[in-house]
Amino acid sequence: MQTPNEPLGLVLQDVTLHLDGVPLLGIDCRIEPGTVLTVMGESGSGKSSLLDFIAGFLRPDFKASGKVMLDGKDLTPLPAQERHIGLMFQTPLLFPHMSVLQNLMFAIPAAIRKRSLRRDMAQQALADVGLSGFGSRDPATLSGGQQTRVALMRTLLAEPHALLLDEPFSSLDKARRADIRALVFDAARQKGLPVLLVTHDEEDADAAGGKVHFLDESGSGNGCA
Ligand SMILES: Nc1ncnc2c1ncn2[C@@H]1O[C@H](COP(=O)(O)OP(=O)(O)OP(=O)(O)O)[C@@H](O)[C@H]1O
Repeated sequence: MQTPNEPLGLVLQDVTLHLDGVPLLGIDCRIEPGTVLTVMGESGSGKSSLLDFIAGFLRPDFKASGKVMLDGKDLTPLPAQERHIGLMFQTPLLFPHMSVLQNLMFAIPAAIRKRSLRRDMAQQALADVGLSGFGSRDPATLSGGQQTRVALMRTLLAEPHALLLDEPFSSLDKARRADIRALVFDAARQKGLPVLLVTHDEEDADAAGGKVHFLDESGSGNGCA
């Protein structure tokens, strides 16, 4: 439950990660609703592991301390499925045994019961990313960039309360990349979602428009003040 004075958005409160007893990173940060925090840093500095921790599935060889709060609620003790966090990785991970449209419809919360409405929402999502007419296709028949677009829409259709994006635009060509990331950031703004974006791409960071947190070799960073 949120109490009146607790801040909205995603709060990483004194989060530290250790891998096999060695400190990996520390971060203390708040991402306000509708804004993006971009995390950049060297390969291996722990960016993806930080997202795993926030989402609730950090590997057991890591030790973590600190809290993840979302809109005033402490998520740290909750299992991943109760955190309502949308995740998007570099690899799209669509369900191979479902059509593209079924993949999208499956993500829509069960509270939306009417099948025709679910179908319309999924069709609209496809249209939004320039893939009208691809609904009946098997995901494996789509190009990598097309799969990415479907996976991004699937993440948004699930009505997450926060978004974690791990290099999600890297398989898209330059022009498409600009369009799709604008679509994602606009959706996050409209819905008031806090977004944590991991990227190596400075154009992504510029387009995100929020703070940038750089992790250095020691795992400490700056940008979250
Ligand atoms: N499956 C794994 N098993 C063991 N160690 C792992 C595994 N995945 C990552 N690590 C280690 O955890 C540390 C952090 O990795 P992580 O993937 O979080 O870094 P990253 O900053 O996201 O890197 P990149 O920018 O290359 O994706 C690294 O030392 C890495 O070797």
